[in-house]
Amino acid sequence: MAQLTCQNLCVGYDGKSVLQDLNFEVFAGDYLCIVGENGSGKSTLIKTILGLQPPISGRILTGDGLRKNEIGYLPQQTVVQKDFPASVREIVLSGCQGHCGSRPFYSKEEKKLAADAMEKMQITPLAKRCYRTLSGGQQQRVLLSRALCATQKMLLLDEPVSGLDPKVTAEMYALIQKLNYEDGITVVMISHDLSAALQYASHILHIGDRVFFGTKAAYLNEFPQAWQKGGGA
Ligand SMILES: Nc1ncnc2c1ncn2[C@@H]1O[C@H](COP(=O)(O)OP(=O)(O)OP(=O)(O)O)[C@@H](O)[C@H]1O
Repeated sequence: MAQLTCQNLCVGYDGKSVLQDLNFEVFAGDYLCIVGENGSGKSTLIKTILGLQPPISGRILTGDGLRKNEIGYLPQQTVVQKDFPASVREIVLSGCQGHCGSRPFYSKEEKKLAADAMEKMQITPLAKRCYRTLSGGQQQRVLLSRALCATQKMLLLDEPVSGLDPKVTAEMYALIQKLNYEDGITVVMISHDLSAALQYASHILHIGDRVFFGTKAAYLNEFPQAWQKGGGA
């Protein structure tokens, strides 16, 4: 059974659709990359899956033990977020808010969850630092730790490497791959980087004038030119 199923899904704003008739399934352990032109609706799709906005029509189902509040989300960074005046630890802990409800403090278990997530992302020494004083790569690790507090099952990542230099980008991809391989966390990632998508993903959802969903091999079969575009061998 799939963890996430989108059936005849149509997403958009104020009743006007941006993307129509999407059908795809994500299974435990998959690494799905969502690729497509600027403005094609990738972020809108992710926000709709997370329930941050309603679908225009169609259905989004979760299964295989995944509940909607167990999806970790790393949003696209905004200038405001970059300047957020809080400590690393506070930001990571805020990822636990999905399970602490209206309780105004964090439990021992939640503090442990945050400590483990920081350890995994190798940012434990930064715990007391102010978020806005960190480099772009360090900030992304903090946000990934925060997303990890919300889930052990599925991460939705909206362009997690945007604005990072090549070395830091490679490190970020390696961390995400490790979460997928070693911890079995399902990854759904929006990416502008087709070459990385083709390197790491198990499945591709290509949105735009033509929609494609399938395995990476099927994608390369259908769009053989993608390999060249992506810089592959
Ligand atoms: N809050 C909003 N209200 C109305 N229209 C919006 C809103 N946010 C985005 N749009 C429009 O929806 C369309 C899809 O935007 P979206 O951000 O989902 O695309 P994207 O594929 O993620 O783009 P990018 O690759 O540039 O991040 C665009 O035409 C955009 O102008």
